[in-house]
Amino acid sequence: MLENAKKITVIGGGIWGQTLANLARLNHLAVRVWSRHTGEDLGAIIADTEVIISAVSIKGVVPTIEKLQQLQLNSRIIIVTATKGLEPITTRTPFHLWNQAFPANPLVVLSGPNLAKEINQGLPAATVVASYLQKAAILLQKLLSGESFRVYLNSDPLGTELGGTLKNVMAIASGVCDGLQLGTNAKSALLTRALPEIVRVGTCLGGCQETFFGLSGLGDLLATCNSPLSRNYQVGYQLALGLSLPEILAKLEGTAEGINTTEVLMRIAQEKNLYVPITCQVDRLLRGEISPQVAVYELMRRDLKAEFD
Ligand SMILES: NC(=O)c1ccc[n+]([C@@H]2O[C@H](COP(=O)([O-])OP(=O)(O)OC[C@H]3O[C@@H](n4cnc5c(N)ncnc54)[C@H](OP(=O)(O)O)[C@@H]3O)[C@@H](O)[C@H]2O)c1
Ligand SMILES: O=P(O)(O)OC[C@H](O)CO
Repeated sequence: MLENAKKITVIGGGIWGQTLANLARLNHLAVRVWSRHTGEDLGAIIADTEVIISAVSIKGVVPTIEKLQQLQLNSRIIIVTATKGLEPITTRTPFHLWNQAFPANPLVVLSGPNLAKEINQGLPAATVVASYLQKAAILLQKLLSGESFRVYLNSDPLGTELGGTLKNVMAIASGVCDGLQLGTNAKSALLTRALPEIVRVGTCLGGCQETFFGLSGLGDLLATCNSPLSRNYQVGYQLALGLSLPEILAKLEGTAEGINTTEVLMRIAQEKNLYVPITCQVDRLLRGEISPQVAVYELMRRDLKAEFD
């Protein structure tokens, strides 16, 4: 057994929480999944746990933190955050929120090109665990790695987290691109221009530039923007087909974090004076202010500029 069979608690019984729990079980680890709906006593579950993996969507992060604060968490417990979103009130990332709430606990970010349905089929995938405490990241790497899941280390938790968060906005744009059947040239241009937009925001918010060219940045951008399995991509695709956002959300399986992220990111961009042209059009589209065709027109008709500036 690995690492003396560390006991792991996954908080969040959504598809990503279940997938991470299954990966740990493949390594014969003792894993419990806690969800709001099971009625189980979280305090009893975490009493002997050594690792907590939070796989809730962004709207669950603050409630989860508050619940754990009431339980007076042991400071030896490693906390892993796997959420890809921005908290709407504070505009902070989950890493910031967890760090602020539990400064004494080792904190690890897990993020990468990880479409849960593919991982559940046993298809090969890679991810990143990032922490300022290398020892904690190495432990997570050992606990989750397997023959179909390759885990890389990174020392930039913020950049790792922001790559996974910011690409969701681009996945909506990419779904629109495919839904409108704009072709391979348009898609390549969109994804290539999406990356510097992500880097611009991500570095301003504290991520290292290099991280955005790795698995949790470019890697996740490619996965999410090219897969109909992505909920964010599905939102964009169906908007392009003429469905309204409420119609899409009524049938969507799970959370499309990019919708909230777009709104929060626009506020951050305005406050920090960041140039985010793709995000801006996604935001107007999600608000119902413009059609998908106008969003494309607006992007194409901007002032001409140098490629790198
Ligand atoms: N699906 C993927 O392929 C994938 C891959 C990598 C990362 N992620 C990220 O992981 C996160 C979860 O994704 P998912 O696909 O598992 O989403 P999901 O299937 O929609 O599940 C949402 C999860 O969030 C929890 N939650 C929502 N509101 C909450 C609240 N107010 N209080 C407490 N918990 C709350 C739910 O808890 P309950 O179980 O208690 O209902 C559920 O576990 C997202 O940030 C997503 O971007 C997803
Ligand atoms: O289904 P999505 O759009 O939340 O994407 C899932 C993962 O973030 C892909 O890495």
